[in-house]
Amino acid sequence: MRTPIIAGNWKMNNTIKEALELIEEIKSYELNKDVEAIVCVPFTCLSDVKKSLENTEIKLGAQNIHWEENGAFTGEISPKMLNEMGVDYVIIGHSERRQYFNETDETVNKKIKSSLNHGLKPIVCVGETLDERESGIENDIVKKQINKAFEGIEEKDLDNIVIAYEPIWAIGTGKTASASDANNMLGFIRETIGQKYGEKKDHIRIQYGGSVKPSNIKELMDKEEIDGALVGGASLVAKDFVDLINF
Ligand SMILES: O=C[C@H](O)COP(=O)(O)O
Repeated sequence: MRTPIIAGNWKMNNTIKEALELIEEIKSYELNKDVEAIVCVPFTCLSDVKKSLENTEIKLGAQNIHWEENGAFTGEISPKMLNEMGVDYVIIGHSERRQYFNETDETVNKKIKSSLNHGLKPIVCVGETLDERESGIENDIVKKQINKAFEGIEEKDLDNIVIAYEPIWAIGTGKTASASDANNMLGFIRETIGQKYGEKKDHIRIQYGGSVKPSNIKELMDKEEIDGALVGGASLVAKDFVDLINF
């Protein structure tokens, strides 16, 4: 039995003041304790949000990481620094990082290993572009991303890794993959994991991401392979985020 997992990715939104207001509003609602809820906030908000989440079950996430512990990497944040701030999860390889900041399958792999070595749980993002889907090569693309991401990752680490499948054409566009398309791709990802790790594939949690909203969460979560959602826009509205957690 895999625990459902709903993660909000705030992206580059919310000042500290706005972040604290949003968290306070989320905390004013009753949340389903059987669902793991995470807020992945900008680096600048981590410390304040951490304090505000005390005495709640909501976990804290970051949106990126560098793989080195320290050094001459201007503008970067290390796993040691995130660990010190009490961060639980870190998003790795989000398509926006791959598209705008030269994130590659190689750096994704390094970041996953480094996160795990520092007690941080990676949320590993994969997904194809619209062109790739229309060319019918989405499975090849996602398989390559998965295989590269998991190079050198040990079976014992699978329980601490989450995969998020986000078709790039569905992010922030209002277009969602149909629940059955998403389910099929997540099943394919699980099979790909199974080729390397055997039955352990049934342990890893896989989320769908891309225009997830209160109106479509139930249909997605009803699917066998979908263990949760990585949510952008709807996670910025307290009631919507709560409705997703309480699907
Ligand atoms: O990380 C979240 C995804 O990019 C989805 O964003 P969205 O829910 O705004 O489409």
